[in-house]
Amino acid sequence: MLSVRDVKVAFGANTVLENLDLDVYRGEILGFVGGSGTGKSVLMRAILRLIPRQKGIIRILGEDYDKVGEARKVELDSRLGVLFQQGALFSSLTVRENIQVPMREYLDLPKKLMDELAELKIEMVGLAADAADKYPSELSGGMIKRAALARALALDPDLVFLDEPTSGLDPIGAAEFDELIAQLRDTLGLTVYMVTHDLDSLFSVCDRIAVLGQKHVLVEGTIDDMLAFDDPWVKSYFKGKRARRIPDRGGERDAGHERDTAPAASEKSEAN
Ligand SMILES: Nc1ncnc2c1ncn2[C@@H]1O[C@H](COP(=O)(O)OP(=O)(O)OP(=O)(O)O)[C@@H](O)[C@H]1O
Repeated sequence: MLSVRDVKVAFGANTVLENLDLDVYRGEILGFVGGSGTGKSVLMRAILRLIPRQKGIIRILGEDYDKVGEARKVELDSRLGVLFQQGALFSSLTVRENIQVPMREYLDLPKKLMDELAELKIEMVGLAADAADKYPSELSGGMIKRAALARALALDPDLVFLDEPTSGLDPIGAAEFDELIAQLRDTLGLTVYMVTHDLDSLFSVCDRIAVLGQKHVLVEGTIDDMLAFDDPWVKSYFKGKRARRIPDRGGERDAGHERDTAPAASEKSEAN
């Protein structure tokens, strides 16, 4: 669904990304992580052509944007959904009108149909029907995220980009949002590219993870690949104290670590 090859993005003398490769496969939820300021948002914006890149090839849905005509670009754009950090809803529009923004931009539909579609999306993301006529200022943080997700899903995209979708949510709200993403992936066949700092999301819903560091993707793979990867940042992120509290994946494994004096076989090979 997405292939990034040898990408470089720089702002003047400040090179943020270089020699960066990344793949996202159909139907997966890819979690994209990295330290603060490493360039996660920059990459997402470069993929979406909101900022220019100096080098590299980006293929979305199998096509190289640099080689397709304007009409095809618009068509491809309409198959992408984006949820920016903080939701980025238009404050002067109701939830219904916000969801209809992409419909107005890309489709030419009668108002009644757009209303029905907006209502469907509102239901799909688990908002009450009366949220349709509310303004963003009348919504809680969790409701804003759901409304923004409904807008990202407005055109039934194949690939959705989520920039820190659970930031600012309490743990219960974040877990519910994760479940919703997984449910939508299963029912709609969505492919999800999710920038996140949320270890719970990474352990619970992401099929694969990519780690950004030193200007490129350091490692791409499953949680087990992350736990086995020999890099100080990756180790402290996935095996640190916070990761250990997460049950049933790295958590239990590492809880074992602390109790046992003899390392397990996998740990021995890591130490070697
Ligand atoms: N428009 C811009 N002009 C100049 N520099 C920029 C611009 N956008 C981002 N940067 C720089 O690129 C670097 C990466 O920023 P980015 O926002 O992608 O980090 P991030 O990994 O998303 O961080 P966080 O996890 O804290 O959100 C930073 O040094 C930032 O100052």
